[in-house]
Amino acid sequence: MRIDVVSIFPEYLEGLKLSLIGKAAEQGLLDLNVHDLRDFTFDRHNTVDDSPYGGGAGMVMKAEPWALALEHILGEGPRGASASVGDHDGEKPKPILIVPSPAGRVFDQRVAEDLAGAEHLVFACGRYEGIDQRVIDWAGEHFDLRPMSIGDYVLNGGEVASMAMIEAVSRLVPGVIGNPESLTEESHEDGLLEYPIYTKPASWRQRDVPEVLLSGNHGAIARWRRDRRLERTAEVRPDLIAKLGELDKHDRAVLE
Ligand SMILES: Nc1ncccc1[N+](=O)[O-]
Repeated sequence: MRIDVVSIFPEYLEGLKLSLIGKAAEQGLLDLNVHDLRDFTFDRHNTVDDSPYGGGAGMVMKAEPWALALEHILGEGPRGASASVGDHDGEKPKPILIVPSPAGRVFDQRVAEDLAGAEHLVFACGRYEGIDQRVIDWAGEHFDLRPMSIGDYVLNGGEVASMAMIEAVSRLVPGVIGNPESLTEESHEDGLLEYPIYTKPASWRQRDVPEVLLSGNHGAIARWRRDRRLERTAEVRPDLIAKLGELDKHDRAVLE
């Protein structure tokens, strides 16, 4: 998977070079590229913003630098190809352009799973009051355009949201997480929150690990874990319980 990020604060994305995502990039599982939007400005001050038409507080990101940055990314295409802008005669899917925004569709684990199958993701990190709408309209002709929100609160820009989405998506790309087993029974992977987890010592400050986990009885352990997941989900996220399919008698009893 190729991932491009455009930002006026490229150093914000340095974190992607660490840990599992960084290793995956070194191994070639992920082709991560961060671009400084100011590299696509040519005036003395590398201007990326200007005041909003119609008045109002704050500044708006100018269209041209964004179009040049996105064309540069399209022109590079999948490593080596030199497809020209809009050169999509259907043989390859358009790159997905994710525009982090509180006005976007909600990003969740289902969306992450869907995006994990993509070949090329591009993240446009807006700042200020946002990006001139004409860029978004123009981009819709060359990309599979996805305005996306990571939550109903307001950040100062799209960088943190992009980091969150890149991490959530990349870890689902085969090979990025060493043991795919660790992707099962995670919160939101199957609609339930994860079960409580313990490690040595078996007794710590008069708090003991639940007996069943020391029993070696795998059936009882699996049952205990599912019960805890149901209880925790019902307590913290009752909205997710409502979305579960038909529950069996035991599960219903746990929730009563
Ligand atoms: N919530 C947000 N606030 C600002 C920019 C992006 C955002 N988001 O959720 O992607």
